[in-house]
Amino acid sequence: MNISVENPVFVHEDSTTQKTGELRLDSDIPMSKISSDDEVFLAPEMNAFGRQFRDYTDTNSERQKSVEHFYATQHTNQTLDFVQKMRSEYGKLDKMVMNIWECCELSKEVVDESDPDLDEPQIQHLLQSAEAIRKDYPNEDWLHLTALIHDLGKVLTLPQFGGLPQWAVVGDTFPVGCAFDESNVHHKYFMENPDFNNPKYNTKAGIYSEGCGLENVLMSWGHDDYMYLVAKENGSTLPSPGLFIIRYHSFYPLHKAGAYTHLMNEEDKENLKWLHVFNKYDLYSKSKVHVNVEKVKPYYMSLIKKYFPENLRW
Ligand SMILES: O[C@H]1[C@H](O)[C@@H](O)[C@H](O)[C@@H](O)[C@H]1O
Ligand SMILES: [Fe+2]
Ligand SMILES: [Fe+2]
Repeated sequence: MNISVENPVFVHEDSTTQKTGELRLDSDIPMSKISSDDEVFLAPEMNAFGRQFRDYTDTNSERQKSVEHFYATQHTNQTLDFVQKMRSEYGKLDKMVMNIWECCELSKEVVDESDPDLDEPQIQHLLQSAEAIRKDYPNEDWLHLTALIHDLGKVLTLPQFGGLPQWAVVGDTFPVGCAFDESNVHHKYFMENPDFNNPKYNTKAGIYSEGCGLENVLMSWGHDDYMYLVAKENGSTLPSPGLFIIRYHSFYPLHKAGAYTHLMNEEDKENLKWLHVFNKYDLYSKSKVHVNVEKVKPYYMSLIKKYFPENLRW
C-alpha cells in the first residue's frame, strides 16, 4: 500500500518563479502507475524489524533500550553553550578536504545508534532514499542529490573528525535557548539538561522572538546543521528548499508534530512544504535491501558535478 504524506502539501500557483518544480500530492500519481512498483515508490507499513516506523515506546527490545539511552544522553548534554562551541569549532571546516563522493564512501563506516528503523551502513540509507525519491520526482534532480547527501554529516562520529559521540551527531533535533517542546521523543530526559531550569531559556520563545525565522534559531548540534554549513560555505548551488531539507530533516517536532512554528518566517513555511515531501522517502525507504552502489554511481556523480565544486572543505 502507498502511505500518503502526513501533512498536506500544495502545488505552487506560479511555477515559472520557482527554481524547483511543482509539488505533487500522492493522489496525483496516476492509478495505472501504482501497480508497477518499479515506477513509483511504495512505502512499507513495517520497518525491517517488523515494527511500526519511529516507534519509541517499546521497552522490551534491546535496540529500543539503546535508542532510549541515546536520547537520555542527547537531551542531557545538548545545551545552548554546547551548541555555540560546536558551531564555531566545526564551522571552521578545517578537518578535511574531500569531494562529495569520497564522503559517501566514508559513510560506509557509520551506523546510527539513534535509529529504531535501520542498522545498515549509512551509504545504503543515502542511496535508498535518493533512489526512492527519484522514482516519484524524476525531474527534480536537486531533490535526488539532496537525498544522497542529507545524512553525510554523520561522518562527525569518525576519528578523522574528532570522533564525536553519537549524541552530538544523530537523533532528532530541537531548538536550544527556548523551552523544549513536549513533542520531542523521550522528552522527560530534558529535566537533566542544565538549560531546563534556566529562566532565560525555558520560556516558549526563550532568547528568540516570534517569527524570527529558523536561520536565527540555534538547533541542537548534529549532522543536519554541519552538512548545511559544509554545503553553504563551499558554495553549493542547490536551491533553497534543498539546503532547508538538509538543515532541518531531523527536526521532527516541527515537521511531524507541528511544534515551534512560532519561530518560522514566510520563507521557512514555503520550504517546509518540500521537507514534508522529502520526509516520506527519508523514513520509509529504510530497508535491508541494498542498492548496487556501482550501478547508480555515474548518475549521482553527474549531479554532484552540477551542484558542487570538485573539492570541499569539511
Ligand atoms: O534516528 C534518526 C537518524 O539519526 C536520522 O538521520 C535523523 O535525521 C532522524 O531525525 C533521527 O531520528
Ligand atoms: Fe538524518
Ligand atoms: Fe536520513
